[in-house]
Amino acid sequence: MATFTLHTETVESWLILTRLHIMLHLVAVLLLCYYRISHMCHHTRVPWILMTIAEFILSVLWFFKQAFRWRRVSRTVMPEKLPSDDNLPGLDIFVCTTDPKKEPTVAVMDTVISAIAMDYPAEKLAVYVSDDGGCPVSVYGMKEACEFAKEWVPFCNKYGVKSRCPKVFFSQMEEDMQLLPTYEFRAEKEKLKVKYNKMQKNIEEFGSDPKNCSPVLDRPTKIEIINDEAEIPLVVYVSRERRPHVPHRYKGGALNTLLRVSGLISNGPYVLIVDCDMYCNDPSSAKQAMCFFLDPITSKDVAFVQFPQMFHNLSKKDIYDSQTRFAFQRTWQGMDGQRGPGLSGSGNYLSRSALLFGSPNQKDDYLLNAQNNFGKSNMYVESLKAISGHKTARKNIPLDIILQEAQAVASCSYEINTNWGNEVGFSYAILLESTVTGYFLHCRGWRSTYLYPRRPCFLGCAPTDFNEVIVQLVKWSTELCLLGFSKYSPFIYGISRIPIIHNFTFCYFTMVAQYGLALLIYGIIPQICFLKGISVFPKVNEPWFVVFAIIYVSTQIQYLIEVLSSGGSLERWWDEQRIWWVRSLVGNLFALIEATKKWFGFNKMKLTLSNKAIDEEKLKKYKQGRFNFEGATLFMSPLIAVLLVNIVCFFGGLWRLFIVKDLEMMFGQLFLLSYIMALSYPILKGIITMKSKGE
Ligand SMILES: O=c1ccn([C@@H]2O[C@H](COP(=O)(O)OP(=O)(O)O[C@H]3O[C@H](CO)[C@@H](O)[C@H](O)[C@H]3O)[C@@H](O)[C@H]2O)c(=O)[nH]1
Ligand SMILES: [Mn+2]
Repeated sequence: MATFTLHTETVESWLILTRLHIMLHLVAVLLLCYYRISHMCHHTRVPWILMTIAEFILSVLWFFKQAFRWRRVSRTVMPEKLPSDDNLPGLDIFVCTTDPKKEPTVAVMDTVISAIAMDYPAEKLAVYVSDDGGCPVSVYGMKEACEFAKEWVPFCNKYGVKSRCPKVFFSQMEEDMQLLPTYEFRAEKEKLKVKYNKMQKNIEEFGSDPKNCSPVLDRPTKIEIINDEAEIPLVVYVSRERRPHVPHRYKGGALNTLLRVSGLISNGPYVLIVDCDMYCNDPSSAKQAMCFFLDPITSKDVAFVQFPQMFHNLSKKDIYDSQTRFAFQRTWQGMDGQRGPGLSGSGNYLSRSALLFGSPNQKDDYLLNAQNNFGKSNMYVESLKAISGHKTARKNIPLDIILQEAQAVASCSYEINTNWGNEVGFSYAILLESTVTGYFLHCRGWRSTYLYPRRPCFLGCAPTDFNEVIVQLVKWSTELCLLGFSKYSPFIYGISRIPIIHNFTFCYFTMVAQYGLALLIYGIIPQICFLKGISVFPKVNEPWFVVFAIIYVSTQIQYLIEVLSSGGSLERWWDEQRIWWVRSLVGNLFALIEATKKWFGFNKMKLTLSNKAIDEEKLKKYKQGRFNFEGATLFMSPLIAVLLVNIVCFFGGLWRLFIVKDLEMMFGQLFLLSYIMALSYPILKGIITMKSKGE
């Protein structure tokens, strides 16, 4: 354990065992590759070559994945040792929203209110909402939200409320710890609840008019200060200019605009980014994050502090693994043991200077060439000097002049001939702005840290049907695959800039899409060969069989230990394998197709927005743990094909086996087929009920 002034770092205690396991497994994997190549000519060519390709891909992926296990750390913080409130730095919170139909304004306002109510000095805090839809309902909602917050924040402070997202507070049964259920408290709570309901009703009513809630795709900039009274933080609405013929760069573009607009207005040295569905569930997260930014040792090169993305709408069974347990428990902690986790887009505190000034000691070079890097606004460049430490006390510029300048920096032509999206701000290299920006920050020598406190700090909305799950996965996997084949690939660009093991983690991300190909081969070839009596695995009594057995058993046991040690159950272990297999096959296969299309320019670069509106019908099925394939016909096709091949070959092959009696030759395949059949049983059930209902 390493102790710093404001935080501690603990390395996983099983480190030696883990590394030993990696080494042993590696030997088995190498033997397997050797076996495939050395036995090439004894066997039927085509299936053997295909199996070799599949296993090679899986082996390489396995190899890079071990980087996440190499040195896993966890951290704790000591916020009580932070300087007093007067000495804390400014913090700007960015909330992004786009489309009220997929992102209901009422829910977005819950997020906004929870951000306003952050436990941080109000005069140091500012909340910015970027509205990429430019919808009147968002402005209206924010005004209502601010009115409510003016009573809500004092109430939370007075009683030390922890759940500062009003929706959560009013729906849970007084379990909010340490609250005194006094008469006064109850009365105030009831009064606020009435106000809250009224606010929701008003917003819904206003939004029911289609002209108030339809995104406008051709519009001028609109920036409005919604609150500047001192009792709650500054609240600003920003809808950047949008023109149909100018690329708007999705969330990355929105964040860069916010960086500039907020730079002119409040210019906090740190920013927090939350998606519009990710409300702040623990008001102390800002102070927790400051423990890294203000620590005398780590403050020098920490670019961001990432919190896990967790979700409020998960069911116990979570059949789609929407919580992405592996990513947020293992992956990020593993990267944290190297130079830090990737940026996951929401629930992350970033240092403004890290985003703007290249590497940890490059500030001055960037400012020398300010206009080329940051654009023509002199007022904005002045604000940068304040951030970089060249403190020029801000002259008292009248608010209307500032807002006028803010209009200019939010226009869609402002970034032309500048370094925005390139070396400055959030990157536009791929549409997955978060991951790629985090990657570039690491390339430039910054670190990041991961904090996984017991109480989730941010809670969002996870997809709850098959279609949504796959859409999201395809979106991520496609973009990562494109990064892998670009000039910024970790194999060529990252390799000379990021320490080797850390770089392996990025290699893994950009290669995930290849799972699609490997699993497709594994889902079809051994099956057809089983039917035809061609063996693709060693005989069960041959020594080589042991290699395969070891790899399978070792993987399963390691996985089981991981699930159990992170609080999961045996059932979870089994369920996760199923959805891992399905997601990896379907999502990545489509990602490969999509990436190829984008690579050759057949497909427009576009990004689908995840749905956050709750559909009761879908939610019900999800809560019952029933697969819901509605609207996913296209995505289902490879899955159904593989399952059909499996079933036909399983029974046909058994029949053949019964006649020919070559079990020792076919054992490996029989096992694989049975395993897939057992694993996919609930999916078959889902498909059959869907068909029988004629859906
Ligand atoms: O043109 C756009 C599109 C999206 N967004 C906002 O970006 C956020 C994330 O979009 P969403 O479709 O919900 O993405 P998810 O797939 O749920 O999000 C994951 O993946 C994104 C990368 O594409 C990250 O930015 C997110 O933080 C991460 O949670 C939302 O608040 C959107 O309103 C914009 O502001 N402008
Ligand atoms: Mn989301």
